[in-house]
Amino acid sequence: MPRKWRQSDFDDDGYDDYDEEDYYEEEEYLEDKEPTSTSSVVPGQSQSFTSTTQPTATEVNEPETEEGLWACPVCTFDNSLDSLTCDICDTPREDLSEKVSDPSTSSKEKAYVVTEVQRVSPLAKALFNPLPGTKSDQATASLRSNMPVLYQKSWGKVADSSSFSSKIVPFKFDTPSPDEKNLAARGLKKSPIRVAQSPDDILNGARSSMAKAGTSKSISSAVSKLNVPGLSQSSGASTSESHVGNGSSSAPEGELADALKQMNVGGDYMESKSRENADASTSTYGLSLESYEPEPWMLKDANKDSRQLLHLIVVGHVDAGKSTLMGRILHLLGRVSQKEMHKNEKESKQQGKGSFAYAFVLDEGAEERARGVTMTVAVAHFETPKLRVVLLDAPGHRDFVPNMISGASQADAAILVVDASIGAFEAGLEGEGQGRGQTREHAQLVRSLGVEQLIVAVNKLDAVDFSKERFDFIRGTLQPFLKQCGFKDGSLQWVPVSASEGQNLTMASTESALKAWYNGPCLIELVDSLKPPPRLVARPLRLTIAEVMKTRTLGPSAFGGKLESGAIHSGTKVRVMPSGEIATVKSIELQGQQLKTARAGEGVDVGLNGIDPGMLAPGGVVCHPDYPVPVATRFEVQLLTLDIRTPILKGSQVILHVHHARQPARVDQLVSLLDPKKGTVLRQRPRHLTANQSAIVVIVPDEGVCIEKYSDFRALGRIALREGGKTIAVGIVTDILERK
Ligand SMILES: Nc1nc2c(ncn2[C@@H]2O[C@H](COP(=O)(O)OP(=O)(O)OP(=O)(O)O)[C@@H](O)[C@H]2O)c(=O)[nH]1
Repeated sequence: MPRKWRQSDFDDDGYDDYDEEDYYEEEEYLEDKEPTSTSSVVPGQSQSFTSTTQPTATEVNEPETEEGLWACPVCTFDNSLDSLTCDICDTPREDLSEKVSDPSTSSKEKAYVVTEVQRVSPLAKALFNPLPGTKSDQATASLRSNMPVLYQKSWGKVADSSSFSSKIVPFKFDTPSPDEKNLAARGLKKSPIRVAQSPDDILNGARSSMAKAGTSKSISSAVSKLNVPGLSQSSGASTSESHVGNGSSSAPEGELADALKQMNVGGDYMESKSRENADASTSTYGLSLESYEPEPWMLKDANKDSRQLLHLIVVGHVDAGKSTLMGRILHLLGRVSQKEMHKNEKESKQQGKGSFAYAFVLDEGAEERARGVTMTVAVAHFETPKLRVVLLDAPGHRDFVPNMISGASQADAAILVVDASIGAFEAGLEGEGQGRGQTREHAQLVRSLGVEQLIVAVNKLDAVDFSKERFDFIRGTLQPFLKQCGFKDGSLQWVPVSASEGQNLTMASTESALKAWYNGPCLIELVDSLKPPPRLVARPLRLTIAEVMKTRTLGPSAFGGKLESGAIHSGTKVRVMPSGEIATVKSIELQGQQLKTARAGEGVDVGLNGIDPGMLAPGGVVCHPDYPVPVATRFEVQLLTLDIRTPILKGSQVILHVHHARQPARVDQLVSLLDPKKGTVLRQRPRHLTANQSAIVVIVPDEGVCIEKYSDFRALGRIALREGGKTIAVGIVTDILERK
């Protein structure tokens, strides 16, 4: 049976703790320079950028500048003479000056040159316009004019060009989710976890247990004899490639991923900073990762189960049929009993939602069933010939994106469910209303969070008469966007299905209209072909806490989470971060079954002895006592900003998402702006970041957060920043600058 993650909220104080001075410093700077007339700006109206007092030619042409600079007539920023457009608002320089210096242009005309809307970039609008851009603005209009006539067939007009674009334009995130709105409204809470031990305590503990162990050489030779793939040449965990099992760990590709993978860029700043921090990261807090040697019990029988573990997340637009699809598969695979299915059918009928009977297999919560909407991540298990699959059914509704991020951060592969019915696919890409653009948001988020393999299940084909044209149209439209997100062709697979009719799920379709043109693998065969990731068994323990629980068998201090690396067995001593408390593993359960040992890749429930339950919270990480995860209070990330309308400034307040941790944080420093393709530094200390830019920034979370450099532990080094219920940037941790 599936299980739900119960995720906790923030506490209440602390949201306003940050020093707001810096934040306003930048804003005030902009305000000072802002044209006096901005309050009357209405996007899309050509004269609206001007005030009732029109600027004079002198105002336009002769702003005070330092020598060798040109002042932007729109935002007044002093640009270097190399810049053809304004660094702040992209307003072009050449055309403007040509026209303004043209003797035939009257001074009144000169004044208007700078106020023409086509000269005002979207960024300038975002900066100076208090209202968000509307669909009627010129940029949107010109995009729409390029849209193709969409697929039409006997069932009528499919979609008109006003609701959908086949061009890939930056995707949009939606309005604030209730969780984040509520957090902001009531102020964010501090983490319930207290830091109970100082770094010195941790270090002393580490030294004494290393002294007691004294077994590194013998372990090393034991490892080499075990002939575990990826370990034989390795001296323990000296590199991040030490692993058990197979699978790809290839670097990401594509525009987004290219930007993300440029990890060691940033020029001199990065190099000098890395040198500064090198000693601190290895000598002051626990032992260096390089010194780690796995213990023999961790590796013994590590490859016993021939079926490899794979965490598979199911994502997609709200109501695309994710839960129905997965409920149906679980039923077809015998994971849901007939009795249970009858119960679901009865209950869904009673609630007037007969079509949700299969979705009820995964949507177990009363509110989820009443609303017919998945709210939390449901976890279920099934097996294929090659894989043991941990299925994570993510919510599609924009309000629950934070839960989806939490699920995606532990996924190895994803199924993107797309609703093929008329208008629904289009809405998932760029629609209006509730779930607008969730297909885009989910695809981009899962890729950014490290998922490289994707199956696109084109669902509800029954609603379009199993039309090949519709399937091809959806594939042709979505594929370029997915590639742009960083999915490689070879890691993308497509399958036509109907969840409600059970077509092409666990066996080839019996539907003649589908059989006529599709004879490829069914969905489960595609799942079986996915490559499981390397299992980092030979690395120090990292067990992320996804939810805290209390059960009769596990006791009062228990939690569910995923072993990202290392292994545990009952009786093992562990250190719970960020508190630093030492505890002993009391018992381990996998799907309610007791286990003696659990290894990297497993999602397990664990009961601990010797620790107060208050020391456990989602976002915490259970570690090897001598190799604790850093608790960062200041760290550097390489970011890629998404389709943001409000620039990110030094001091911007955001919500930081990293594995299961969510907490308020501040953008403390904008270090450099990078070329998103090459990763080279375009500019040091930019004043702000706008849409689709790559940058190095420094983040200060309100509380210490358990985080790793991406180069050390990928799963703990990927972050997303959200603000006002929208994801504004994704990135990877490039350095930890300060830690508790
Ligand atoms: N015609 C048709 N309807 C389907 C199919 N799959 C799902 N549905 C219907 O679509 C509606 C939504 O299904 P769900 O499974 O709850 O969708 P979901 O994507 O899990 O929804 P959220 O998790 O809330 O985003 C239900 O009424 C389903 O019966 C299908 O293959 N064909």
